Amino acid sequence: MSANDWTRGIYAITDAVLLPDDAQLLGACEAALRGGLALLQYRDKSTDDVRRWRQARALAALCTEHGVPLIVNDDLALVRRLRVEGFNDVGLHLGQRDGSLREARERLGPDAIIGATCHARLDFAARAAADGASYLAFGRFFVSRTKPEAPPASLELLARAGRFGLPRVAIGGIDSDNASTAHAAGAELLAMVHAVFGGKDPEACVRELNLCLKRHAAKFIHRI
Ligand SMILES: Cc1ncc(COP(=O)(O)OP(=O)(O)O)c(N)n1
Ligand SMILES: Cc1ncsc1CCOP(=O)(O)O
Ligand SMILES: [Mg+2]
Repeated sequence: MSANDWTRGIYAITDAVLLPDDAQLLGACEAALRGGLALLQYRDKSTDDVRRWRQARALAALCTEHGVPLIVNDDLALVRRLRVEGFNDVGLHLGQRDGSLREARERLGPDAIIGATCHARLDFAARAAADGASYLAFGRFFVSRTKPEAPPASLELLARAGRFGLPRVAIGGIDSDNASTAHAAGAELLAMVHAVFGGKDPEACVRELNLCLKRHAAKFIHRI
């Protein structure tokens, strides 16, 4: 199991356009991990199964070294293959059209991290929670360069989603300017592609984001 607490902090998601080859992908992910990630997601929408397997396995090894769970987007079969190879900390993220969460939970067992996209919908969140989700992802909250067509959500949703008792992920246009706003609204995990992997220095970026969250938490404690 991972050494770190995966339920709060920065959740970086890879992008095949920003990180087009293995060296760039692994270099940027290693830097982001050094900066202090809670979770890393491998998101590659291509159909190149050979590349997906090679990259996912390399990322799983890297994440194991850092004690951070790797989450694979969309692909239950790939997660099962990695877990058979001994990468027991690899989990899955499923959207509304990516197959049955209940079935994924049955296949991966009770300990696997399985996340669910809920967009701006508490009814989706209720069903995902009942089907065994480990975290609930909402958004997009801001303008997203990676997925501008994702349905918008408003931040007040996050407080209402607290009723499910699961970690809430905010996604969509999150960066160092708005991270503390999303965190204050209730998101324990802040998921982002462009803010982490669109710049030159993912390590510094993740460090800065973690500092934002720390500063915000400290302010909150002072107010109590
Ligand atoms: C943490 C997180 N939240 C949401 C998504 C989006 O999932 P989905 O709606 O299935 O869209 P794609 O990412 O598959 O295009 C995510 N991947 N991760
Ligand atoms: C996968 C996904 N789902 C909703 S927004 C989004 C992309 C998030 O990327 P960015 O942090 O660059 O907006
Ligand atoms: Mg998906």
